[in-house]
Amino acid sequence: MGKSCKVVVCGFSAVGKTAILQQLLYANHAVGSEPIETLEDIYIGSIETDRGVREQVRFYDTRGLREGSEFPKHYFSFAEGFVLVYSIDSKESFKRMEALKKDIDRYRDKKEVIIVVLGNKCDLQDQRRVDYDSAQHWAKTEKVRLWEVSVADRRTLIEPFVHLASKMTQPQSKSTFPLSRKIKGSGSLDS
Ligand SMILES: Nc1nc2c(ncn2[C@@H]2O[C@H](COP(=O)(O)OP(=O)(O)OP(=O)(O)O)[C@@H](O)[C@H]2O)c(=O)[nH]1
Repeated sequence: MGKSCKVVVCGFSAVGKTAILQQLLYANHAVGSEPIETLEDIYIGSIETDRGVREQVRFYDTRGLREGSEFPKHYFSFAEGFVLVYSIDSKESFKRMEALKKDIDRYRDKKEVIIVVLGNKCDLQDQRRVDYDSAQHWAKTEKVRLWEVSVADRRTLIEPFVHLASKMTQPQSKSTFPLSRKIKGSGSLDS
């Protein structure tokens, strides 16, 4: 097992940040249960990546944003990854998520961070306020992956988190030299 990666889970209040983590890691969240306001909680997860290796991830479940509240800046400096959560039944939550993405770009200071976006509560189709295609279009222009998920269906949570863990722990190429550069008149480096 390699080093533990630090992932910050953030978004508007009551979009389901805690529920997502509890369902993903312990499969024990009952949808619709009494919401408890988070201050900050840390969850440790062990996730099998697409390379078949188990990696440890530390998830920082943050306090939900409210009207007029600001996301604490210190999270930007230590996070290696972000899970940005909105709820498909709330336009406001999508707007706050967009603003968070802008802040991450502003404060990450050229540091590479992996971002995944989750449109939660996709079981609430009849209350939908955020259009699926527009959200995916936004994600494409921002070069981030976006999934619609539901805590009521745990299977929907697996792919985004495997993607996140896989990307964050991707082995870096040891050489910074381009591998395929052709040098005129030279032979094989093997010989
Ligand atoms: N229908 C439905 N309800 C959900 C889903 N995910 C979470 N909920 C419910 O939404 C409410 C809020 O969930 P929380 O996990 O407390 O939300 P949060 O974003 O952590 O809240 P704060 O920490 O206060 O910002 C709870 O009643 C959850 O059961 C979902 O996918 N579908």
